[in-house]
Amino acid sequence: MDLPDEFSFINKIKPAKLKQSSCIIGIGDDAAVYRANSNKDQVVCVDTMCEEVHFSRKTMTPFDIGWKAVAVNISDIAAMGGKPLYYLVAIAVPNSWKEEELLNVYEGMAAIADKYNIDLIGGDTVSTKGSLVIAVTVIGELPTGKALLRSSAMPGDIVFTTGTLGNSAAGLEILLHQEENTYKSFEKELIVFHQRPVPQVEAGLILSSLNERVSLNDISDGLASECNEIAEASNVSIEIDEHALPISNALKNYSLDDQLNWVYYGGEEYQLVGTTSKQHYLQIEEKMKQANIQVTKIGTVKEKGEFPVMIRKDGRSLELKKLGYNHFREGEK
Ligand SMILES: Nc1ncnc2c1ncn2[C@@H]1O[C@H](COP(=O)(O)OP(=O)(O)OP(=O)(O)O)[C@@H](O)[C@H]1O
Ligand SMILES: Cc1ncc(C[n+]2csc(CCOP(=O)(O)O)c2C)c(N)n1
Ligand SMILES: [Mg+2]
Ligand SMILES: [Mg+2]
Ligand SMILES: [Mg+2]
Repeated sequence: MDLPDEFSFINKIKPAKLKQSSCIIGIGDDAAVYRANSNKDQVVCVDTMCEEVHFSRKTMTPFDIGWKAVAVNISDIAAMGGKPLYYLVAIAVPNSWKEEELLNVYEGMAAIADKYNIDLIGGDTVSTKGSLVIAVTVIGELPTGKALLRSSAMPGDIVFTTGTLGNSAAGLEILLHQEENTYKSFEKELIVFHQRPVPQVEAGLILSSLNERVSLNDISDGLASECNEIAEASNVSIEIDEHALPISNALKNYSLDDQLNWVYYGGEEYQLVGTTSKQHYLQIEEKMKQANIQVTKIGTVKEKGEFPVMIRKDGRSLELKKLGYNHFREGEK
């Protein structure tokens, strides 16, 4: 592979100008938004999962694979503040997969689709000489002009995140390196975060319903990568307060180094990270509390400085590099 990372590849293929005036946001955010009529904007995304890259027979059951393939896309709709409505599934099947296993994949999809009230409306099925590939497209909507963009952060904003962080990467580590019959109960908890992520639709809808400026991203590639994307898109710097990061009790069984490594660079969390003004954050805290959703202040937005993202710890500031999962570099580690 002669590409440094997928982000520079995406930049190269991004059209300089869009032809359709109904497109509000194209390439460059969690999902695309276009205006189909005058009171709703449509929000659309597609993410792909590949065997041996996103899952293996060891890490996920067929049901988990289906659940997660839909969950990660619902998560991108949530990261725009949208409500998911429909999904389409394109699947490339190698002959090593049995029909019963594929039906289990679709049962996993149907289970999460039922939870969020979304309908399967189409897709595509082909054979492949490689391994299993599933690409899910989700279509959603939000009130006109209310999409929550990565580019909306401003100096003085509070940086917040939903839920607790680092759990999925810890779960993956356990799945890859431990025998199933040795799992302790906290290890089983972490594994569930990896196999059955829960997209933060309700949190996204609360954030888009409040009529205030919010920048938002979902955490697929790790906090470091997602904060760097917000900082770059908004032309600001972000400072994360390391002592404020929300860590689950299950994750606290590991060394602080492991915890932080997973939080910053692990990814596959599908929690939301965003920024908003101090005043509006108080309102968000209140609404999230009423909805029983954990939200934590983890930092502040600054004028653009030397680094896009910094970590503040023990009175010092350090750069938080845009490291994390890189599709074109993983084999080299
Ligand atoms: N091959 C491609 N062709 C056209 N647009 C693309 C392609 N790959 C990504 N994009 C666009 O680039 C932007 C960033 O995509 P990316 O996949 O990094 O976001 P994400 O879905 O939030 O992250 P992740 O895939 O890690 O969950 C989005 O607007 C996406 O639609
Ligand atoms: C078997 C196995 N090995 C490694 C990983 C880790 N992994 C794969 S893709 C990805 C980033 C998110 O993907 P994307 O950027 O496509 O949304 C991560 C952290 C895994 N899940 N399963
Ligand atoms: Mg995203
Ligand atoms: Mg994507
Ligand atoms: Mg995504």
